[in-house]
Amino acid sequence: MNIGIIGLGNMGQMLVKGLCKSGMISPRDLIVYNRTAEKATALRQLYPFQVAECAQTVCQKADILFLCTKPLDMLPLLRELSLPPHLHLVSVAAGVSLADLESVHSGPVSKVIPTVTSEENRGVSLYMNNAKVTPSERAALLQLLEALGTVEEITEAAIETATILTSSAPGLIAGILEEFAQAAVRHTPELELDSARRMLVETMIGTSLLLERQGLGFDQLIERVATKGGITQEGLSVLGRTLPRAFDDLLHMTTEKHTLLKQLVRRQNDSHTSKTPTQKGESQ
Ligand SMILES: NC(=O)C1=CN([C@@H]2O[C@H](COP(=O)(O)OP(=O)(O)OC[C@H]3O[C@@H](n4cnc5c(N)ncnc54)[C@H](OP(=O)(O)O)[C@@H]3O)[C@@H](O)[C@H]2O)C=CC1
Ligand SMILES: O=C(O)[C@@H]1CCC=N1
Repeated sequence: MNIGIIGLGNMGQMLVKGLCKSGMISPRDLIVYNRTAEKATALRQLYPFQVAECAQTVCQKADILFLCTKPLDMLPLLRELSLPPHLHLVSVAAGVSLADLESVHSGPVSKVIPTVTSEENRGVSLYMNNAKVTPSERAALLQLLEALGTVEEITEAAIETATILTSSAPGLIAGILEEFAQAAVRHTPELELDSARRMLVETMIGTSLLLERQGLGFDQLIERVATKGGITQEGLSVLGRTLPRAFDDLLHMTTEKHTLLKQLVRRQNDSHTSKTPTQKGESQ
């Protein structure tokens, strides 16, 4: 199977590395195109995939196409391309719905929200398919996503919040840890910032291993650490007072951003369909 990738930024590169590292595919199964050719040339030194001379070549040669451009680059690019009707189109863009994708491709369409952690073959990929995706196309997509980590089928109604928990979360967790480290050195200037960061990284990895290998729930882990009447309990009660508001705000603001992005994508679609054929020709 030829796996096409258009766009070799964070997500396109993650797909190349995650899929190749998993051993599920050979780099030669990948056909890749990026607007800036140097990115593909550099990554090809490590993973000798096929490099296409243009996006259209990827569409012609691929059985499944992962489109990894930014949300607002996606529909304009798709409209420039001639997609073979059988091509399984997979978008990774936040804010681009199955309906948006169906407006440019009459064949099988899936939406996947991957995560940067899949570069290490861990993390959650969210996905949904349209009605044109056959059982064998679904199975082929799942096999690829399972090579990248855990897979969750999701609805349009849940995908935005789930995106924050799976796909934004690596960045958010890094942001939380940075704030934690900065607060530690504000509080105790004798502690060096890099040392505080190292302590937190190692502690986060150890915490993840306890949760995973021992199957501990968050509440069980808390019980093991927070001695009754002890120090951690004080910290937890501060979190209980301050974090619900912070996370409510975070989810509110990220939902607003999703809504704005969806409006902009829809507006791109509306302005395209309202143009006369002559105007369309002029704008190309
Ligand atoms: N980053 C993340 O963790 C996640 C991102 N996503 C989604 O993934 C998508 C990509 O994000 P990310 O990888 O971070 O973005 P990047 O900006 O890192 O990558 C986008 C890539 O698309 C390329 N590109 C743009 N236009 C074209 C074109 N016409 N033809 C070929 N290549 C093109 C760019 O090329 P050039 O090198 O020339 O700039 C760039 O390499 C977004 O839609 C985002 O919503 C989803 C989940 C997680
Ligand atoms: O921040 C973003 O827009 C992308 C989508 C989810 C994770 N990164």
